Amino acid sequence: MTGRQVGVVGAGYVGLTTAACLSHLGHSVRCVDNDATRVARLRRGAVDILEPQLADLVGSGLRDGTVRFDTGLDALADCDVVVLCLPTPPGRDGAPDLGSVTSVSESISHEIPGLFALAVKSTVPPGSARALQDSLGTGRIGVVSNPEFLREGRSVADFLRPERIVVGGPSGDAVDAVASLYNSVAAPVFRTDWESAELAKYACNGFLAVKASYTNELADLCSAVGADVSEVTAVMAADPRIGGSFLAPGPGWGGSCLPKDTCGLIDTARRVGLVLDTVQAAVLSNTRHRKRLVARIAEELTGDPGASLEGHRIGILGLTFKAGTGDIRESPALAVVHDLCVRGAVVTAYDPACGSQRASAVDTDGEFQVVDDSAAAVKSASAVVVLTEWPEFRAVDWSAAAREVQRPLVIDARNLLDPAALAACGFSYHGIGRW
Ligand SMILES: NC(=O)C1=CN([C@@H]2O[C@H](COP(=O)(O)OP(=O)(O)OC[C@H]3O[C@@H](n4cnc5c(N)ncnc54)[C@H](O)[C@@H]3O)[C@@H](O)[C@H]2O)C=CC1
Ligand SMILES: O=C(O)[C@H]1O[C@H](OP(=O)(O)OP(=O)(O)OC[C@H]2O[C@@H](n3ccc(=O)[nH]c3=O)[C@H](O)[C@@H]2O)[C@H](O)[C@@H](O)[C@@H]1O
Repeated sequence: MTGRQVGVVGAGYVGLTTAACLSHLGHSVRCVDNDATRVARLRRGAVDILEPQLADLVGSGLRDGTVRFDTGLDALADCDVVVLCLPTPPGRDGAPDLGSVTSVSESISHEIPGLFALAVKSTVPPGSARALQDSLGTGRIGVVSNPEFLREGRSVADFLRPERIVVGGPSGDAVDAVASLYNSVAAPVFRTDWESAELAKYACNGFLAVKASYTNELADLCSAVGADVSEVTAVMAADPRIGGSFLAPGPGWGGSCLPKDTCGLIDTARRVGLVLDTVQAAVLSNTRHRKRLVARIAEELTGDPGASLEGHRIGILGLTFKAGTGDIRESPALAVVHDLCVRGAVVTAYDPACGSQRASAVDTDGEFQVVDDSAAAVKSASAVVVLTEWPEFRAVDWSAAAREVQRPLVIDARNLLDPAALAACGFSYHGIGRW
């Protein structure tokens, strides 16, 4: 396969993965980001995000000269395809802010004379690619919707071995050019119109949110009727129509995309006079579920779900929105910690990816303390709460922890730990949907 000259704009989770993987697939990649510090570090091969294999791919791309990092869009002058991996943060009314996508597209159209395909990998509402094409004119540049489905914590594996590739748009040549980037990837390619490609992305994240909310509601119901959620979900997962993923209860779903994209999906419907009841319910359910968890913690500590937590020290294990990533954006763990602090608890937290020497710095705004190991987090705690499913929490010396805590109480919002082992160490253990 002959590699293309590809530009990637944005060097975050999606952009850096895209740049590194496309160079690995044989393309010559110029990656541009307006964060000069990030670019300077990337030029030295320093990857600040926690993603398996990513630093290795960036390193080999730099050594082979197949990936280069710059701050200015002029670096993309020789590219015929540019992939936009820019942020689309939530704006007013739940609609994402497309400001950087539109302004960068406008600049690119002026600065790159040979460009003929502009791929939008950022998650955008249906109609965005069409609007972009209208603003660029129907001349040489074809806008292609190319949504990304990778998961954080396994971005490289997902990019190189995706379940599907989606390329949407009316321009045959531009769509062909974008599809050709993935010629050596074994995955079904869906060629669609713009709106279908854009909505397919929202539809997937919306469905996952609905499934996760349903699972969390079931977990609470299991507790109330004396069922075990892991037994219930095992039965569900045996049905291929349901599938086994997204059946693990937790403190609520979060991250930089599911919360943002469910709001974007709801807003998309609202603009055309429709109401997505299921997705709205999933969002509401997610907040309620988190509040129930906080109430549950208060009840275990005081006997009263609505009680103040003044005078209680709570040790938190896990701050990222899920294990395997350093990302704390929209983390349910942070929301739970905030609610506990608002009730007056003193919170000390440990996360393997967050802290002074780790991937992600948490701005606690003075509300709580982040420490560098689990022993420091649980010391003198009247409750230990597990909020992220990091496997290393299973390996905590729970016997030693039992001697350090003020009260041996563990609330495991991820059902990560072994209840019998915790009980053997003297802890009163409460999982989610199984006590
Ligand atoms: N994080 C994820 O797992 C996934 C994200 N997406 C979507 O991909 C898009 C990007 O998401 P992330 O990579 O997570 O964002 P991110 O925040 O990690 O990275 C965005 C990058 O763009 C850079 N940037 C911002 N404005 C710029 C500009 N005007 N010019 C050049 N660079 C600029 C930032 O400095 C940053 O490095 C979003 O639309 C998101 O919804 C899609 C699938 C997965
Ligand atoms: O658009 C995006 O950014 C991406 O969003 C999600 O990926 P990601 O945000 O990395 O996280 P997930 O693994 O989907 O988890 C999302 C949240 O759901 C929670 N979750 C997930 C699964 C589960 O069984 N239970 C559960 O509580 C996680 O803890 C996490 O808080 C999607 O899975 C990706 O396909 C998509 O590309």
